[in-house]
Amino acid sequence: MSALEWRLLPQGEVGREEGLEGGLGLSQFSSVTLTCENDSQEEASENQLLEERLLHGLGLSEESRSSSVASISCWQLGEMEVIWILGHSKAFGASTGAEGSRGEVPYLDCSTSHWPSLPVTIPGRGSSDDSIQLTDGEQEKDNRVLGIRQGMTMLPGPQPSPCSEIRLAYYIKHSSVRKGEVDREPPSQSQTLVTLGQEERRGEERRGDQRPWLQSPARFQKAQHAVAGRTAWGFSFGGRDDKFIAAEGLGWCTHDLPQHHVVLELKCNLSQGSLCGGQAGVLILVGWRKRESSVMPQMSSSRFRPKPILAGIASQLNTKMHSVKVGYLASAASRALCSSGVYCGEFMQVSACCRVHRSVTQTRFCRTAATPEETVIRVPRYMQKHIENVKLTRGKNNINTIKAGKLLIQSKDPDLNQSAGYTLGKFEQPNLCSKGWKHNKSFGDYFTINNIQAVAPFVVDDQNENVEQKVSPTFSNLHICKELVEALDKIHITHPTTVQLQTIPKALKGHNILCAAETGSGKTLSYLLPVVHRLQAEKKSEMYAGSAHKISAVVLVPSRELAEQVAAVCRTLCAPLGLLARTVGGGRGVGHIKVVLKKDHPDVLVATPGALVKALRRRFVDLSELSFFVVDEADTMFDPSFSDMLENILLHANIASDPKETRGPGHKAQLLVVGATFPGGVGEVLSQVTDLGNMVVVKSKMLHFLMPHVKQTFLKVKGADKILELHQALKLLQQERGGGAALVFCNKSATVNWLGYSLDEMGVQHARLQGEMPAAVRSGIFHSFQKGLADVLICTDIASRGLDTSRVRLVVNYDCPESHTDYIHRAGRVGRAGGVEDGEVLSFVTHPWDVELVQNIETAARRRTSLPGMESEIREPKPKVVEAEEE
Ligand SMILES: Nc1ncnc2c1ncn2[C@@H]1O[C@H](COP(=O)(O)OP(=O)(O)OP(=O)(O)O)[C@@H](O)[C@H]1O
Repeated sequence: MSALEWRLLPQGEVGREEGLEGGLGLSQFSSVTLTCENDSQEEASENQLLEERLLHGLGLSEESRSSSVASISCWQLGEMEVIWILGHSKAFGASTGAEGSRGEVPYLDCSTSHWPSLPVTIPGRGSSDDSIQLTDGEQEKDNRVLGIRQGMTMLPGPQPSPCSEIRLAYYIKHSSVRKGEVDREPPSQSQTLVTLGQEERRGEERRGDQRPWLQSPARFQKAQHAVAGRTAWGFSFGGRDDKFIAAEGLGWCTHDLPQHHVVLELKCNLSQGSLCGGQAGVLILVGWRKRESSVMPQMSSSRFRPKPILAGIASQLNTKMHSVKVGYLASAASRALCSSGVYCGEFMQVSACCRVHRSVTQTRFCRTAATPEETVIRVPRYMQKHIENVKLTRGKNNINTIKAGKLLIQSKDPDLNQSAGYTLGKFEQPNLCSKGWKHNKSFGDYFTINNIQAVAPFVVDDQNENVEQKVSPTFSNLHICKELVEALDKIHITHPTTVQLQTIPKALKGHNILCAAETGSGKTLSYLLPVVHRLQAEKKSEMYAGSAHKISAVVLVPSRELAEQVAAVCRTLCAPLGLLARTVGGGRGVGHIKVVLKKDHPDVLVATPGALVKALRRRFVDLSELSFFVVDEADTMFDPSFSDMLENILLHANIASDPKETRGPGHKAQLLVVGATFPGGVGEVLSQVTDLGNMVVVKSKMLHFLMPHVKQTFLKVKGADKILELHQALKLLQQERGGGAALVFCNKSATVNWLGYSLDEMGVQHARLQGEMPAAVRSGIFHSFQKGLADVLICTDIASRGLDTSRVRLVVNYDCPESHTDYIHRAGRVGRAGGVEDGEVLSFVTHPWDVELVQNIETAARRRTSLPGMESEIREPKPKVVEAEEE
């Protein structure tokens, strides 16, 4: 038996011989192992008995054990033993104070028989002179020390050694632990809060009278006996009925308890090497508490990672872990210890090198060999499986994703690159560059999704086509009237894009259409061309002469900038045919709406929902004889902020259910719904006004995919550095990439303003556009940007939908977009049909909550799939779906 004796005394049993024996002095165990194999009946009952004795020795009642002790570890440090109890606070007396709760409070008495005669200096913040000096002002510290004082009482036994100082340190794991972040830092010296020196211990002695059991003569005798005339020293934890006393006893700052995981570490640093031949005892308690939690919380590996602490303490104490004991029902703790692949491996290293007996779930305490040499390591079967799995997974992750040729993903860490020629297997887990981006240490990291195609997928690429086989179709092939074809020629649009090829013929036939295609793929022309073509045909027909003053087509768009833009395209098409296109938007008053509708009598009205609702209320407009009803930017229009108005407007129009109803006298309006993202709720609204089953869906194959022809970079950057990065990117664009326009997206109007002022100071010329601007200021800003009067536009998402930005070469997400949809629309401002070809998107990632979106984008890029959560099927009833590439 070692000269060092650890005794675990059940409180209230102090001094009783059987209590001591029942307390199972840990030195009896050179190691303890727990097995999960099926033992014989006798062994099982013996183990049961041993376990009960140990629990008894810990002062834990049978009932409380499941919710209290999670694990107990015992290490050998030279001749010093370290016990570590990892447990729920209840183990330390944080019960409600009901009767008998004291019985649950463990009373730990560690007595040393050979305290060193030389100082065991535990450096506090510097030297041993750094004993705590409390001042009234140090409220926070005072609270903590108070907790320690209350919880810790020195045994009034023989004079403690002048050397025995104990440093109490505790540190609080903040949100990083709660969020499953790994704390890689070992407990740091700087977190030391107090050093209990001689003075404090004397103070504690005087407080001993608050703890009657400490005054037990038998107790003193026992302590004296234990130290055999040498210095004795001990301490106890917990012990008051107060709800928080146990926490205080652990040195926990009670006002921190509600929010934080708290770890207390009580350690003895023997760095001065003065222990030669001597022994000292150190108790380390590690606790974890959660407010109002009366049962052992799920200590899942993601929430609590004891291993780094274990390793940290072990390395600081320069010790070996001697044995590990895990409480009977502490499966949660063992899960935390063992189930995490990452930590388990390291944990095992620590333990394996010390020949530690591992212990896991189904535990029964049993005696094992008396010396470490004779110990047997038993690895439970499930642990073996786990290790094999980890090995397997590790092997898998080492798959080489880099092949010759162009890179799809280019990362700061070249190991994470992925070639354009490499395709991830269905069950293969991608190694994400953004994996650790929730951690602060990742600032400065970046990756790029390269453009692997030169041409946008929606452009019908005639260069690669074999001339003999196929000639690119023209608009004439689509039976568009020659005036329109000529008008398009004038603006250098000769060949239809894929979506136009698909949509125009169906629209000409009178079908109601849902058209979903990538941003910038030319959706505007895909609905305007058939509309204008048919209007001119109707106008020629004498049949509709009576309805000359009625609006024939309404195009609904979500913003007045977009209304202006669509109206401008529409005017270009209408002009040669003598048709009139006008626009009404918010912010210009009812008078303006009245003038437009009552005096101008447009054939095509491009309107925002707000303006049109006003016009309908005042009866400035009649939609009953409409021929076309177009809803552009469907996802925004069916958004709750617009959907009520949209529903209201749709009910004023007679929407056809069948192509036949769109022609002849008493015809109904053909419905065209267009968007780059298709919301799930479209069907519900539409089914109220038309037969969804008869609607034709034109859906691009690349819908909701990242654009393969646009380079997209993600940069993890601190909030304070974003402006510098932006400045750098703009400079690069102007100086090295030959200039061009840039769009800078912020999430809030206030950020737009702030950023504007900051760029002003930096001498960067720019324009600003955000929804909170007065209408008068706002009007024309986007148009002037399109015209090239400003090269930089700082804006909110108001400019992300539909606006044509053909001259934009750089999109900067100054604030990370809040959804995949927003990202698609923002990024869609570059790489547009007929626009500049080398568009780029740069996204700043600052907050942990941005990271998930980035990881989804990266995963989609690596897997070459669409972005997750963008399902947009119209559910009931199912319309006919036509894949854009099929025909
Ligand atoms: N067939 C074509 N050939 C060349 N350029 C075209 C063609 N059709 C449209 N464009 C041009 O492509 C650009 C984008 O068109 P448009 O604004 O209609 O795209 P969109 O699909 O509506 O985009 P968003 O989803 O962002 O609203 C415009 O500048 C337009 O002039």
